[in-house]
Amino acid sequence: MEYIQGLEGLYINDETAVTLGKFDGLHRGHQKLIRRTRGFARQGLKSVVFTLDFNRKGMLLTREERRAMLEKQGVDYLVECPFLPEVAHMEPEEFIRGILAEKLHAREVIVGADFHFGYERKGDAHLLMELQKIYGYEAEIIKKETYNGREISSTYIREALEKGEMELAKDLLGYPYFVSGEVLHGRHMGGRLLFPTTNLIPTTRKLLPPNGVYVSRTHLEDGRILGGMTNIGYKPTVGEKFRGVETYLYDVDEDLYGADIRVELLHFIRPERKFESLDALREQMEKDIACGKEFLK
Ligand SMILES: Cc1cc2nc3c(=O)[nH]c(=O)nc-3n(C[C@H](O)[C@H](O)[C@H](O)COP(=O)(O)O)c2cc1C
Ligand SMILES: Nc1ncnc2c1ncn2[C@@H]1O[C@H](COP(=O)(O)OP(=O)(O)OP(=O)(O)O)[C@@H](O)[C@H]1O
Repeated sequence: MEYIQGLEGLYINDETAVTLGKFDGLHRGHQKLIRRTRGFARQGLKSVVFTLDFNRKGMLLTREERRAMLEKQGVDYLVECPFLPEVAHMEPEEFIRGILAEKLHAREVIVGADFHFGYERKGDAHLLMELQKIYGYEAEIIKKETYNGREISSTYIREALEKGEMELAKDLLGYPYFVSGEVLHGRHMGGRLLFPTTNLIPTTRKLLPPNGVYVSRTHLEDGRILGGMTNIGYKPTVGEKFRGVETYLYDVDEDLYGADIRVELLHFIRPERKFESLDALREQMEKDIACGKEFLK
């Protein structure tokens, strides 16, 4: 997969099928568009995922995570377009002509029914249909994927995660919500006094569910998948300055510092608490660990 940042160097010397949107989360609705876009490979078109990126907090996927997922799915080009004033102020037809037609050689344009673009969000699926003959592409408008009678959207998933509803988030995403990164050193108290854990410190832009303890499943680089219990938060008993994602893994006893791991958060168990002593915390962690084992069975 080739990825292109911004509009400056943007030029694709192939005929393409392009899908447009914010694409935070790559949820089941997004997947439908991407599958369709990739399907045009049969007609000799390269697939392009064109994302409009807002610099916001509460992202479901970091850039790296999204890139890795799209790469795996066999997308040919990922264009990450920051939502700058020159993009926000572009007249919709200018976007279609200048970008879709001239820079991307779009022959197919695939969007969801509610997609809006260009100055004052004046561009929509209807306009894409109207101008398709003039600019030499075919527009395909995809019906929105729903769940429980509500349209799936990044907003819906953020709401689920903010309530710790990991099962709902998984159903909307089509995969369990996860945090990924390099295992860092903690204070090394865990191994000596409590339980050994892997520590991740995600970017503050990544949305985390409420602080607390979760049943999790961790993917290691070598393909192993291990059950575990994850604590998200500031560890108030020992008092930490950053919000970490810390996992006790079942059935493993090895040094994982420096490893790249992906921790899937499956089920909320309880909120994080401040304990009066490490002994009291250890006792609670023992219960958590037993409870998680039962859940994973
Ligand atoms: C399953 C689990 C539950 C935890 N629950 C809490 C908690 O409720 N309160 C808290 O202060 N720390 C909690 N922790 C974090 C511990 O305080 C942490 O493992 C310990 O301080 C070791 O940190 P270190 O890796 O930086 O040495 C939990 C950790 C795990 C793995
Ligand atoms: N549930 C869905 N089914 C089909 N297509 C969708 C669905 N949700 C979004 N799309 C389409 O996928 C593209 C990217 O969507 P986008 O990320 O911009 O919106 P969203 O997922 O609805 O998020 P938000 O809640 O931020 O609006 C757009 O073309 C959009 O219309």
